[in-house]
Amino acid sequence: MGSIDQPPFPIVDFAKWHDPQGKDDRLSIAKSLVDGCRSHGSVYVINHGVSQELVSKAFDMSSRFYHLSDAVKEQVAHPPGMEIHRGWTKLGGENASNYSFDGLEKLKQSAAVPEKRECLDVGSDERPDMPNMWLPEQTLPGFRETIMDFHQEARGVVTAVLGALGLGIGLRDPDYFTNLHPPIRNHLRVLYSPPIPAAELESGAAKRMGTHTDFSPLAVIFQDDCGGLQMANPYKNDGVFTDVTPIESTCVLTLGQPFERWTNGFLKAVPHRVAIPPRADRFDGAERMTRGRLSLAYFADLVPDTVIEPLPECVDDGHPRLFDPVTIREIFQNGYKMMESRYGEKVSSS
Ligand SMILES: O=C(O)CCC(=O)C(=O)O
Ligand SMILES: [Fe+2]
Repeated sequence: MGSIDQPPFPIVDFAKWHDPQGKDDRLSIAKSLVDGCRSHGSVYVINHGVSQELVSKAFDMSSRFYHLSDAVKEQVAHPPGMEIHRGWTKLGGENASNYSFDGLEKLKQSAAVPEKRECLDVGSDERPDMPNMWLPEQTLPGFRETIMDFHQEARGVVTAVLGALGLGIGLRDPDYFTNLHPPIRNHLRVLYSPPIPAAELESGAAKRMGTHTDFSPLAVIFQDDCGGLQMANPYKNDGVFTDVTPIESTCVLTLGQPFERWTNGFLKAVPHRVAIPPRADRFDGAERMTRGRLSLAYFADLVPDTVIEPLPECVDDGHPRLFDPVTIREIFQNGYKMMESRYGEKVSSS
């Protein structure tokens, strides 16, 4: 675990966000959030409101799920295509790469490297149009309840962060982002990269998650203590990735493409990937296996027809409009199309 004293990204404390007397506190939280995103591309959030007990339980249950046989997990397999974005995607079944600092050829090459990870997509239980897929309760007692408890609790984190972003940017209606994101659209990805021969990752024959920026506006990522998540500072554009070292009791933000459009480039989508973890997690000796890694990535999403365009507060003579209006549906569809034409395989949702 990383140290809270020397974090690689700023840590923003949300403890006082919910204090009814805390108007000044809210403003200072919002400012630290926006300043941190602008200086480093992302921040950790502490006192985010999800109890550590629930986070641990969700990791424990997720680990049990992923240790079931593929034949069992097949019962909740993600249907082909993206119409129903729920269920389990097997090892190597999707590819998140959509970004490269070194041009299209490098992107194609890295996209051709299989992602050795599995995923379970879970949404709100109030979405009859997109029902969740669950194993019979007796197969994994308590799994559904724990994952849905986590889904429910994580709602508060994205709601608070969306509110703080609106306030920190100085929107006339600071609740604009919060009100635009219906919580029933929130989406949890339970991600697992199993142990793998270290040499496979070191040689580049396999990867965990390719470099990408998210299509969804915002995600909060809870990671176990393995490590490997890295981010590049989008304001520097130098291709340097920094380890997002796991720090206990925190989650970390990723701002996606819509935030760059809304804020006319004031905030930026952060390029990130899951790379080979630090040496300690690759193990020496004959086995040379890299430890498995679990993460819980929780996304705030929008109704597909939502139009995204630079907000008036972010456009003036010094900051001319950089983006045309586009719906979130188009952001996803154009992203998938671009990726599928390059790789011809199922791509990641985020
Ligand atoms: O597993 C992680 O830490 C990153 C997940 C992620 O970036 C995504 O699902 O878009
Ligand atoms: Fe992502």
